[in-house]
Amino acid sequence: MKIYTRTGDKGKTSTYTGQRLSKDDAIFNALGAVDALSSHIGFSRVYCKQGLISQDLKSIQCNLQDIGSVIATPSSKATMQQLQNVSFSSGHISSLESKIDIYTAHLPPLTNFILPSGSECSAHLHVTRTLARSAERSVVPLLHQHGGDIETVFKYLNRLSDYLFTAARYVSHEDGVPEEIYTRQTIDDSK
Ligand SMILES: Nc1ncnc2c1ncn2[C@@H]1O[C@H](COP(=O)(O)OP(=O)(O)OP(=O)(O)O)[C@@H](O)[C@H]1O
Repeated sequence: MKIYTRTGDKGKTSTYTGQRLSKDDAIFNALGAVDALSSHIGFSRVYCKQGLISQDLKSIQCNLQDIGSVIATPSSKATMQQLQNVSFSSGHISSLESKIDIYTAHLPPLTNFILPSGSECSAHLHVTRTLARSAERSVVPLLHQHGGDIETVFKYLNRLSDYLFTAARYVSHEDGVPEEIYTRQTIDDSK
């Protein structure tokens, strides 16, 4: 089977429920944002030397695949079977929270803004964190009409940006690269 069908060439494409909608519909905007997020997680994983974080990232990519299915399945058009196929458990949120707590316990307390940087993997994780927040924003228009497990998905994406922030700090710490603290830059206006 060919990867291209040309059926999307006129600007419409399909949901999991078979509806044909414009490609600029909020559903595809959110799907695209989640795809960008997962792709950048893959990019971060390439640079990650910490086995535990690398495993987490792979498992998060699998969850994002499932999240894409929730997004592609508006409940008003879905059968019970389709909704069951794409269910997304709130247990994934608790799992992220436990990981955040474990990694935070290994880090110095946060007393200042830190600059998004650090080791190579850490810098990628900070960019990935911004994509998680972008994906989170893209789901907002779906929150009140979409149904299914979209609220769980939204909470997961919200927690995911916290996880990625913590993971960025943790890998930099483990890679031996000190955090850089924000300092207000002063300008001498008299010159
Ligand atoms: N630009 C897009 N952004 C986000 N999601 C998309 C986009 N285009 C398609 N999708 C989603 O991804 C699925 C697979 O994409 P695909 O490129 O095969 O769709 P298409 O453009 O409708 O078909 P084709 O590329 O064969 O013409 C689609 O069924 C749709 O749910």
